[in-house]
Amino acid sequence: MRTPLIAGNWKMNKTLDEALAFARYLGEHAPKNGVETLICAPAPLLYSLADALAGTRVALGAQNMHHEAQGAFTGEISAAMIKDTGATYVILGHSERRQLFGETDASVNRKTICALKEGLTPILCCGESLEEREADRTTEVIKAQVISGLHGIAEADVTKVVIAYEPIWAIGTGKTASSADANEVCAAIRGIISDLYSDKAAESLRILYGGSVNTDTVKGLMAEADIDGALVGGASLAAESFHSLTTF
Ligand SMILES: O=C(CO)COP(=O)(O)O
Repeated sequence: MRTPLIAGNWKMNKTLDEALAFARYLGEHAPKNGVETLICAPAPLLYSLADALAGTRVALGAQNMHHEAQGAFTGEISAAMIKDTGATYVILGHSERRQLFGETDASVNRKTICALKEGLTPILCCGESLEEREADRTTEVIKAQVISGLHGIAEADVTKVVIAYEPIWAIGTGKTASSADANEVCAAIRGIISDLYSDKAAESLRILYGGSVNTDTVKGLMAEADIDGALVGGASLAAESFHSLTTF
Protein backbone atom coordinates (compact mmCIF):
# COMPACT_ATOMS: atom_id res chain seq x y z
CA MET A 1 0.00 0.00 0.00
CA ARG A 2 1.53 3.31 -1.08
CA THR A 3 0.86 6.29 1.20
CA PRO A 4 -0.39 9.28 -0.81
CA LEU A 5 1.98 12.25 -0.76
CA ILE A 6 0.94 15.85 -1.38
CA ALA A 7 4.07 17.95 -1.73
CA GLY A 8 4.35 21.71 -2.13
CA ASN A 9 7.28 23.17 -4.04
CA TRP A 10 7.53 26.79 -3.00
CA LYS A 11 10.30 27.48 -5.54
CA MET A 12 11.88 30.93 -4.85
CA ASN A 13 9.02 32.32 -2.79
CA LYS A 14 8.36 33.42 0.81
CA THR A 15 10.16 35.39 3.47
CA LEU A 16 10.61 33.95 6.96
CA ASP A 17 7.54 35.75 8.32
CA GLU A 18 5.39 34.43 5.48
CA ALA A 19 6.71 30.90 5.95
CA LEU A 20 6.03 30.97 9.69
CA ALA A 21 2.48 32.24 9.17
CA PHE A 22 1.93 29.34 6.74
CA ALA A 23 3.28 26.85 9.29
CA ARG A 24 1.00 28.28 11.98
CA TYR A 25 -2.01 27.72 9.73
CA LEU A 26 -0.98 24.11 9.11
CA GLY A 27 -0.55 23.63 12.85
CA GLU A 28 -4.22 24.55 13.24
CA HIS A 29 -5.51 22.58 10.21
CA ALA A 30 -4.39 18.96 10.09
CA PRO A 31 -4.08 17.09 6.76
CA LYS A 32 -6.41 14.20 6.01
CA ASN A 33 -5.52 11.03 7.91
CA GLY A 34 -3.38 8.65 5.91
CA VAL A 35 -2.05 11.39 3.62
CA GLU A 36 1.58 12.42 3.91
CA THR A 37 2.20 16.11 3.37
CA LEU A 38 5.42 17.90 2.57
CA ILE A 39 6.68 21.43 2.00
CA CYS A 40 9.84 21.90 -0.07
CA ALA A 41 11.07 25.33 0.93
CA PRO A 42 14.00 27.58 0.01
CA ALA A 43 17.12 26.55 1.96
CA PRO A 44 17.36 29.64 4.24
CA LEU A 45 13.92 28.84 5.68
CA LEU A 46 14.55 25.18 6.53
CA TYR A 47 15.82 25.43 10.13
CA SER A 48 13.04 27.75 11.26
CA LEU A 49 10.37 25.83 9.38
CA ALA A 50 11.52 22.53 10.90
CA ASP A 51 10.85 24.03 14.34
CA ALA A 52 7.57 25.60 13.29
CA LEU A 53 6.25 22.41 11.67
CA ALA A 54 7.26 20.10 14.53
CA GLY A 55 4.13 18.28 15.67
CA THR A 56 2.07 19.17 12.59
CA ARG A 57 2.49 15.95 10.51
CA VAL A 58 3.89 18.11 7.69
CA ALA A 59 7.33 16.99 6.51
CA LEU A 60 9.99 19.32 5.17
CA GLY A 61 12.19 19.14 2.10
CA ALA A 62 14.76 21.13 0.14
CA GLN A 63 14.57 21.92 -3.57
CA ASN A 64 18.09 21.06 -4.69
CA MET A 65 21.54 20.07 -3.38
CA HIS A 66 25.07 19.48 -4.64
CA HIS A 67 26.25 16.00 -5.54
CA GLU A 68 29.47 16.22 -3.53
CA ALA A 69 29.49 15.80 0.24
CA GLN A 70 31.51 19.01 0.81
CA GLY A 71 34.14 21.22 -0.74
CA ALA A 72 34.86 24.35 -2.73
CA PHE A 73 31.44 24.84 -4.34
CA THR A 74 30.50 28.43 -3.54
CA GLY A 75 26.77 28.93 -3.13
CA GLU A 76 25.89 25.26 -2.97
CA ILE A 77 24.43 23.18 -0.14
CA SER A 78 25.09 19.54 0.70
CA ALA A 79 22.86 16.63 1.63
CA ALA A 80 24.26 16.62 5.17
CA MET A 81 23.40 20.32 5.57
CA ILE A 82 19.83 19.62 4.50
CA LYS A 83 19.62 16.69 6.88
CA ASP A 84 20.93 18.88 9.73
CA THR A 85 18.01 21.28 9.34
CA GLY A 86 15.51 18.50 10.05
CA ALA A 87 14.36 18.23 6.43
CA THR A 88 13.91 14.67 5.17
CA TYR A 89 13.19 15.16 1.45
CA VAL A 90 14.95 16.85 -1.45
CA ILE A 91 13.61 17.61 -4.94
CA LEU A 92 16.18 16.67 -7.59
CA GLY A 93 16.32 17.37 -11.30
CA HIS A 94 13.32 19.70 -11.43
CA SER A 95 12.85 20.90 -15.01
CA GLU A 96 13.63 24.48 -13.92
CA ARG A 97 17.01 23.23 -12.65
CA ARG A 98 17.59 21.33 -15.88
CA GLN A 99 16.51 24.18 -18.17
CA LEU A 100 17.80 27.23 -16.31
CA PHE A 101 20.81 25.87 -14.42
CA GLY A 102 22.23 23.28 -16.79
CA GLU A 103 21.53 20.15 -14.76
CA THR A 104 21.96 16.95 -16.71
CA ASP A 105 20.75 13.39 -16.28
CA ALA A 106 24.26 12.53 -15.06
CA SER A 107 24.39 15.25 -12.40
CA VAL A 108 20.85 14.41 -11.26
CA ASN A 109 21.92 10.78 -10.90
CA ARG A 110 24.92 11.75 -8.74
CA LYS A 111 22.67 13.89 -6.55
CA THR A 112 20.16 11.06 -6.15
CA ILE A 113 22.89 8.64 -5.03
CA CYS A 114 24.28 11.23 -2.62
CA ALA A 115 20.84 12.02 -1.13
CA LEU A 116 20.14 8.32 -0.52
CA LYS A 117 23.54 7.87 1.11
CA GLU A 118 22.70 10.69 3.52
CA GLY A 119 19.27 9.20 4.32
CA LEU A 120 17.25 11.88 2.50
CA THR A 121 14.29 10.89 0.33
CA PRO A 122 14.94 12.14 -3.21
CA ILE A 123 12.02 13.32 -5.33
CA LEU A 124 13.44 12.62 -8.78
CA CYS A 125 11.73 14.76 -11.41
CA CYS A 126 11.21 13.89 -15.04
CA GLY A 127 9.05 15.33 -17.78
CA GLU A 128 8.83 16.04 -21.48
CA SER A 129 8.65 19.37 -23.30
CA LEU A 130 5.69 20.32 -25.49
CA GLU A 131 7.82 19.73 -28.57
CA GLU A 132 8.69 16.22 -27.40
CA ARG A 133 5.07 15.42 -26.59
CA GLU A 134 3.88 16.63 -29.98
CA ALA A 135 6.54 14.50 -31.65
CA ASP A 136 5.20 11.45 -29.73
CA ARG A 137 8.44 11.13 -27.82
CA THR A 138 7.04 11.33 -24.27
CA THR A 139 7.71 7.71 -23.26
CA GLU A 140 11.17 7.67 -24.81
CA VAL A 141 12.17 10.91 -23.03
CA ILE A 142 10.78 9.82 -19.66
CA LYS A 143 12.42 6.41 -19.98
CA ALA A 144 15.83 7.93 -20.65
CA GLN A 145 15.48 10.32 -17.68
CA VAL A 146 14.34 7.60 -15.27
CA ILE A 147 16.98 5.07 -16.36
CA SER A 148 19.80 7.64 -16.08
CA GLY A 149 18.45 9.12 -12.86
CA LEU A 150 18.46 5.71 -11.16
CA HIS A 151 21.72 4.43 -12.66
CA GLY A 152 23.74 2.48 -10.10
CA ILE A 153 21.00 2.49 -7.45
CA ALA A 154 20.24 -0.92 -5.91
CA GLU A 155 16.72 -2.30 -5.52
CA ALA A 156 16.87 -1.91 -1.72
CA ASP A 157 17.34 1.85 -2.24
CA VAL A 158 15.14 2.49 -5.24
CA THR A 159 11.93 2.03 -3.28
CA LYS A 160 13.00 4.96 -1.08
CA VAL A 161 12.98 7.23 -4.14
CA VAL A 162 9.86 9.17 -5.11
CA ILE A 163 9.50 9.93 -8.81
CA ALA A 164 7.66 13.07 -9.92
CA TYR A 165 6.31 13.20 -13.44
CA GLU A 166 6.07 16.87 -14.38
CA PRO A 167 5.41 17.60 -18.05
CA ILE A 168 7.23 20.86 -18.73
CA TRP A 169 4.33 22.27 -20.76
CA ALA A 170 2.03 21.94 -17.73
CA ILE A 171 4.27 23.72 -15.20
CA GLY A 172 3.02 27.15 -14.23
CA THR A 173 0.92 27.38 -17.39
CA GLY A 174 -2.50 26.48 -16.03
CA LYS A 175 -2.55 23.54 -18.48
CA THR A 176 -2.88 20.33 -16.47
CA ALA A 177 -2.49 17.00 -18.17
CA SER A 178 -5.82 15.18 -17.99
CA SER A 179 -5.94 12.64 -15.16
CA ALA A 180 -5.96 9.84 -17.72
CA ASP A 181 -2.96 11.21 -19.65
CA ALA A 182 -1.00 11.81 -16.44
CA ASN A 183 -1.85 8.31 -15.25
CA GLU A 184 -0.73 6.79 -18.53
CA VAL A 185 2.77 8.24 -18.13
CA CYS A 186 2.91 7.35 -14.42
CA ALA A 187 1.95 3.77 -15.32
CA ALA A 188 4.69 3.74 -17.96
CA ILE A 189 7.18 4.87 -15.30
CA ARG A 190 6.03 2.01 -13.05
CA GLY A 191 6.61 -0.34 -16.00
CA ILE A 192 10.15 1.02 -16.41
CA ILE A 193 10.84 0.37 -12.69
CA SER A 194 9.46 -3.14 -13.06
CA ASP A 195 11.75 -3.84 -16.03
CA LEU A 196 14.79 -2.30 -14.31
CA TYR A 197 14.18 -3.89 -10.91
CA SER A 198 11.10 -6.01 -10.16
CA ASP A 199 7.29 -5.89 -9.96
CA LYS A 200 7.66 -5.63 -6.19
CA ALA A 201 9.86 -2.54 -6.44
CA ALA A 202 7.47 -1.00 -8.99
CA GLU A 203 4.51 -1.64 -6.70
CA SER A 204 6.06 0.06 -3.70
CA LEU A 205 7.69 3.12 -5.35
CA ARG A 206 5.61 6.31 -5.23
CA ILE A 207 4.99 8.35 -8.36
CA LEU A 208 3.67 11.91 -8.17
CA TYR A 209 2.18 14.10 -10.88
CA GLY A 210 3.06 17.79 -11.06
CA GLY A 211 2.03 20.62 -13.38
CA SER A 212 -0.70 23.18 -12.56
CA VAL A 213 -2.33 20.92 -9.97
CA ASN A 214 -4.99 22.82 -8.05
CA THR A 215 -7.90 22.21 -5.71
CA ASP A 216 -10.20 21.46 -8.67
CA THR A 217 -7.96 18.86 -10.33
CA VAL A 218 -6.33 17.10 -7.38
CA LYS A 219 -9.21 14.73 -6.63
CA GLY A 220 -9.39 13.36 -10.17
CA LEU A 221 -5.63 12.89 -10.32
CA MET A 222 -5.55 11.13 -6.95
CA ALA A 223 -8.28 8.73 -8.06
CA GLU A 224 -5.97 7.30 -10.75
CA ALA A 225 -4.34 3.95 -10.03
CA ASP A 226 -0.73 4.92 -10.73
CA ILE A 227 -0.71 8.46 -9.34
CA ASP A 228 0.32 8.41 -5.69
CA GLY A 229 0.42 12.12 -5.07
CA ALA A 230 1.07 15.58 -6.39
CA LEU A 231 4.01 17.97 -6.56
CA VAL A 232 2.41 21.40 -6.49
CA GLY A 233 3.92 24.79 -7.25
CA GLY A 234 1.57 27.79 -7.45
CA ALA A 235 -1.33 26.25 -5.52
CA SER A 236 0.96 25.36 -2.60
CA LEU A 237 1.82 28.98 -1.83
CA ALA A 238 -1.33 29.94 0.08
CA ALA A 239 -1.82 27.95 3.27
CA GLU A 240 -5.59 27.55 2.76
CA SER A 241 -5.09 26.27 -0.78
CA PHE A 242 -2.31 23.86 0.23
CA HIS A 243 -4.40 22.57 3.11
CA SER A 244 -7.39 21.92 0.88
CA LEU A 245 -5.11 20.01 -1.54
CA THR A 246 -4.13 17.76 1.37
CA THR A 247 -7.74 16.97 2.14
CA PHE A 248 -8.67 15.99 -1.44
O1 LIG B 1 6.88 22.73 -10.95
C1 LIG B 1 5.94 22.37 -10.27
C2 LIG B 1 6.13 21.67 -8.99
O2 LIG B 1 7.44 21.24 -8.84
C3 LIG B 1 4.56 22.65 -10.70
O3 LIG B 1 4.33 24.00 -10.61
P1 LIG B 1 2.82 24.56 -10.84
O4 LIG B 1 1.95 23.74 -9.90
O5 LIG B 1 2.91 26.00 -10.46
O6 LIG B 1 2.51 24.30 -12.25
